Parts: sequence; structure tokens; C-alpha cells
Amino acid sequence: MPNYQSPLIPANYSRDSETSSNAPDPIVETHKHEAIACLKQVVEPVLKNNIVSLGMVRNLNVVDHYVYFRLYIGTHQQYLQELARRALSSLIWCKKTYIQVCTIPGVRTTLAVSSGKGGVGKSTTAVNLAASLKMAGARVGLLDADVYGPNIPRMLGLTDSDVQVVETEQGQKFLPLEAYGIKVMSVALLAEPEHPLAWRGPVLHKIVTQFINEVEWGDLDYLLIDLPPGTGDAQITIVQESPICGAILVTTPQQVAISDVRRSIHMFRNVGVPIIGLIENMSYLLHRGERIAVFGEGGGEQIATELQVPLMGQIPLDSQICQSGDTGQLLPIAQPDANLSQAFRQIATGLNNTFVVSQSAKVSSE
Ligand SMILES: Nc1ncnc2c1ncn2[C@@H]1O[C@H](COP(=O)(O)OP(=O)(O)OP(=O)(O)O)[C@@H](O)[C@H]1O
Repeated sequence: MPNYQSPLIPANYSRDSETSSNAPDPIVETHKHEAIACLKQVVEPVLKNNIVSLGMVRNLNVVDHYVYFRLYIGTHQQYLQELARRALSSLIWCKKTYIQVCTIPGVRTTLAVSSGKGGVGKSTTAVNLAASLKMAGARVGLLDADVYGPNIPRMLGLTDSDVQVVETEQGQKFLPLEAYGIKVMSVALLAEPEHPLAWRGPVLHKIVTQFINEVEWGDLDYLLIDLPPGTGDAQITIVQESPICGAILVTTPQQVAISDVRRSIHMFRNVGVPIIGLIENMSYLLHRGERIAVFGEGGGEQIATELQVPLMGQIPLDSQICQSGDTGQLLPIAQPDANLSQAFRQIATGLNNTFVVSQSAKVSSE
């Protein structure tokens, strides 16, 4: 896998030993549980949770007396590797630990923006959230990985732009474009215009891993990844291949959108990626100071309570957001006092309190 530190596979490691028997070896299973229990003692101090619950430890395997796993972390969290190694050293049977560190160089916090179904305003949310984070002083990148409908370049007025390739120490990389101070890369920028993006299986996997690893982002506080809607191949590949710290789910108040969100939440939990929260888009229409619930009421709150995820914010319907989508003007920048801009600002502040502000507080206290 390009740009990931080489996995130091033990010399006597063989994939056959993973598959030689269908029945799980009870000793291996016990050792795996013990290894996970040790890793659960390693706490990420800013997020105040252990690295297993944060979805940072994946593909954990025990072969003979060796523990192998992938550690998905931000560029500022390299120290967790040493803490994980130390935690495992308490296992008397464990002779050596092999950790494959998976990081996007320069990127601190990678967040996925996802939705259970298409058309709920996922890309609109990703773009406006990126703009609000940028307005709050963060360095932001936006990766449009919606292979089935990449429309972020159009939303940012970047349709005719060419992507440059640069030489770096790690080989050739794509240079992201920039709009409103946000770094942008999209599958649409690499595809032929008007050519349908019907990527599947290995091609999809290759494109996605290239995207994640072969873009020269520079230093970013946040990389927002706009995922394709739903819970299919493409989403799972991206989520499994990238150091995503958490997922933000976008829904509308309608019942049908909510049942899809439920499926999405289960998918993220199955692959061990924490849900940061839920954004209810198109929540209401503001008319003469009154909120009109065009698509029903309370859906976001209901699912947030049911599945125990925070409701990060409710975004109103606003016809101006469509204009901004079509003309490349962003409401949080052009009209920071608009109701919709304020709703996004509140969400950005919440994220900054979790990921960036508290992190700088940590750095200054060190
Ligand atoms: N809060 C809002 N108020 C008014 N219109 C909105 C709002 N959010 C999104 N829209 C409009 O809804 C349409 C769909 O939005 P968008 O493309 O962001 O959805 P999506 O979930 O990313 O769709 P897909 O996943 O199918 O690409 C767009 O025309 C967008 O301008």
C-alpha cells in the first residue's frame, strides 16, 4: 500500500496459518482478546477514549507469539505507536509486536461525511462545513470520494481546473486545487468530463487508495471525505483504507432517510469507526421568524436518541444554498449571519472543541 510505513511482517509469518483451519484456534482467540484488552488501556488524551474504541486498531492478528495490527492515526499521534507497543509488552507470551502505521502525511484529523441515501444534502453539508471550519481558522481539505456522483468541484466553481502532479520524497503526487482557502481533490477532476464513473471492485479499490495516499495535502487540521451515499463496496473500501477518526452522518427528518441512517451507523460500528454525530439537514424552513417543518419533525432527534449519537446541528432549508451550489459562492463566507451559516458555525465550533482547540491546548501545556 503506497505511503504507508512498511508492515514488518515476521519472517515466519504465513497467510496459510490464518486460513489452515476453519475453526478458530482457542489459544489464538484468547491471545487476541488479551492483546485487545491491553490496547484498550492506551488512551488518546485529547479524545479521552482508548485507541480500540476510537477505531484506530484494525486487522489485529496473532500468529504464534507475534501480534500484528494496523494503527490508523493522525499525523500528530505517532506517539501512540510506542504506547501501544509498551502496553503489549505486559503479555508474557508476546515476543514481538508488528504495527503498520496508517497515516495521511500532514493530516491531523480525517472525518467522513456520509449519508444513508442520496439527495439528503451530504455534499452540500461537507462543503459548507469545510467553509465554516476554514472561517474558524482551521486548515481544511475536502476529498470528494463520491465515486457515483462527484459534484464538489461544481459546487466550488472548479469544473474547468486541471490537476497538477508534483514530485515529492514519496514519489509523484496529485496537487489539490484550492477554493476559498480549502484544498480540494475529487474523483471528478481525474475522470473524463461527462464520462460515467462506474468503478467497481479492484479498480474502485485502486482509485480510492490512490486518492487517500497520493495527494499532497500539506499540513491540514481537517480532511473531510465526502463518501458516496449508502453502505456498499465503495464506502466500506474508503472507510477501511483511511485513517478516519470518525463519521458525520447527514440525514433529513423524513422516516425513509432515517431508516437508511440506521443502516449506515451499523456499518460504521461494524468496521470500528466511531460516529461523531448526526446533522439533520433541511430540518425546517424559516418563514417570518417561524420554523415550518416541511419534511416532518423530530426525526434527527429520534434516531440520535435511539442509537446514542449526538445531534450536532439542524440545518434549515435555504434556497440560497442552491444558488451557492450552482455558482460556486459559499453561504458561510458570503453571508456569515444567515441562519444556515450560523447553524454550520455552531457545528464547526463543536468539532474544533473536540479536535483542534483542545489539541492546541495540549500542545501548549506540554
Ligand atoms: N439545506 C438545504 N436547503 C436547500 N437546499 C438544499 C439544502 N441542502 C441541500 N440542498 C439541495 O439539495 C440537492 C441535493 O444536495 P446534495 O447534492 O448535497 O445531496 P447529496 O446527499 O450529496 O446527494 P448525492 O449523494 O446523491 O450526491 C442540491 O440541489 C442542494 O442544493
